[in-house]
Amino acid sequence: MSEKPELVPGETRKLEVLTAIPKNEGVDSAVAATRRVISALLHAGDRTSAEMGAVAAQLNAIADHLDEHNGPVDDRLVDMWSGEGVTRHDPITGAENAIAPPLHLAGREDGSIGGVVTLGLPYQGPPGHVHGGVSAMLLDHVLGVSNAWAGTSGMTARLTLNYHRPTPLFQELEITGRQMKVEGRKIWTEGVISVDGEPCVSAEGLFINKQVPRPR
Ligand SMILES: CCCCCCCCCCCCCC(=O)SCCNC(=O)CCNC(=O)[C@H](O)C(C)(C)COP(=O)(O)OP(=O)(O)OC[C@H]1O[C@@H](n2cnc3c(N)ncnc32)[C@H](O)[C@@H]1OP(=O)(O)O
Repeated sequence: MSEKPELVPGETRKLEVLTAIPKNEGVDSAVAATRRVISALLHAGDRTSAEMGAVAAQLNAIADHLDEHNGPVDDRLVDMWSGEGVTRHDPITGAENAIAPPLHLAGREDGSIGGVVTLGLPYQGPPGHVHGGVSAMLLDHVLGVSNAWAGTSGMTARLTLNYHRPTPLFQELEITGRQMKVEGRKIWTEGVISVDGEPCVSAEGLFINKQVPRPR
């Protein structure tokens, strides 16, 4: 993670992309295809006319092929953390992670960050709406990236969520975050998920300035 000096009052910073930009090739393109598969399977259920035995056989053949060609997971972990700056593997923004929606985030001149994302069936909780735990996951990450953008990062110690109204699937969600205060090792950060300018979920996080060492 690249550390940036803290903003001083009145200082502004240029807009900057804070998340991995997906490539239309390699593992990124396979991951994008996998996201389609995950959504299509949820869409299928028992109502589909597709032959699921054949689908399962094809998917298992793909998994076998990948397992045969992959190296040790310990090496992969080192590889994941060898770069500086944005991550490519996390479950929220990662271009290499099929679980990630993915959310793309940009740092803003005023010190906040934000991005938009539309969530489909894999993220459903209440009927037609986003699972509360998914909202918490998105906001925890956005608060974490807000801290990186502000220049002082840490581990989540406490995350407080307020669910104001159900968060809809299939509609564009705006997610924003901002570091509010740093005192010693304590960092306070806030974020919100909104639809059409109306807050659905807001979060307040306490982070402690401590890092887990990278694998080497
Ligand atoms: C540029 C863009 C780059 C982007 C890069 C990608 C970004 C990725 C973003 C990813 C984002 C995702 C992020 C993730 O997913 S982080 C993963 C989820 N979080 C964790 O796993 C954290 C687990 N917990 C710990 O490791 C420790 O407990 C921590 C590190 C939090 C503190 O243990 P440590 O031993 O270090 O601290 P301490 O005990 O001396 O306490 C220090 C002070 O803190 C106060 N305190 C502690 N806990 C709490 C609490 N719960 N409520 C209120 N207060 C609390 C405590 O009273 C004390 O205060 P005081 O007595 O001094 O006043």
